[in-house]
Amino acid sequence: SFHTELKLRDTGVGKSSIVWRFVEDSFDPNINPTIGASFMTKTVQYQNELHKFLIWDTAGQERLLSCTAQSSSYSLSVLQETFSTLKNWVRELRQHGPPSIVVAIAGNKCDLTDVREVMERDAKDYADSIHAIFVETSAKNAININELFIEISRRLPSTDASPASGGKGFKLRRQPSEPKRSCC
Ligand SMILES: Nc1nc2c(ncn2[C@@H]2O[C@H](COP(=O)(O)OP(=O)(O)OP(=O)(O)O)[C@@H](O)[C@H]2O)c(=O)[nH]1
Repeated sequence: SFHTELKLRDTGVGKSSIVWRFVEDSFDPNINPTIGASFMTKTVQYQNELHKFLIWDTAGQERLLSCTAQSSSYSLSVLQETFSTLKNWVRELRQHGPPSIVVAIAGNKCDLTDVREVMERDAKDYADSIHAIFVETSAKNAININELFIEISRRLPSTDASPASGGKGFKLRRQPSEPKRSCC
């Protein structure tokens, strides 16, 4: 098994609710706005591997991206943004993030069908074009929340496929000998 670090960038469109639903299996319509960052963990079994997600639910700090890039070889970001700003964020992530980063886009609030702003086809086409996972979710109705994280697990390289780790898992943290940077 190995740890998988996710940082969820905030734009006030239901990210905390997704995390809450995933970690606690509950939905709170009066969830408080994220101030700073909250940290949660959840372990997911995918086939015969356990993936422990270390989830940082942040309040949209601009330094997040550089932190993601520095802190791990296989760190992930689940992004949830308005579709128009998502593209800029993904471009930056591809440029500065780890080369093998897994990107997942959650189109949340899919229960609110009558106020839909982005057509599923458009979002899916865009996600395919950047090789990202795309799922429409509803934190409220528990639609596709676990599936989102399972899909991320599925895309992670198998631990057996890592010659450097000897099959014992990936090292996600910098070695102590490397200089520390003040980040996050
Ligand atoms: N109908 C519906 N409402 C949702 C859904 N997900 C979140 N919400 C509501 O949307 C609002 C914002 O949700 P949050 O999870 O706090 O959003 P956030 O992006 O984490 O925002 P901050 O924590 O304030 O940064 C809350 O009132 C939620 O109850 C959903 O899938 N469906």
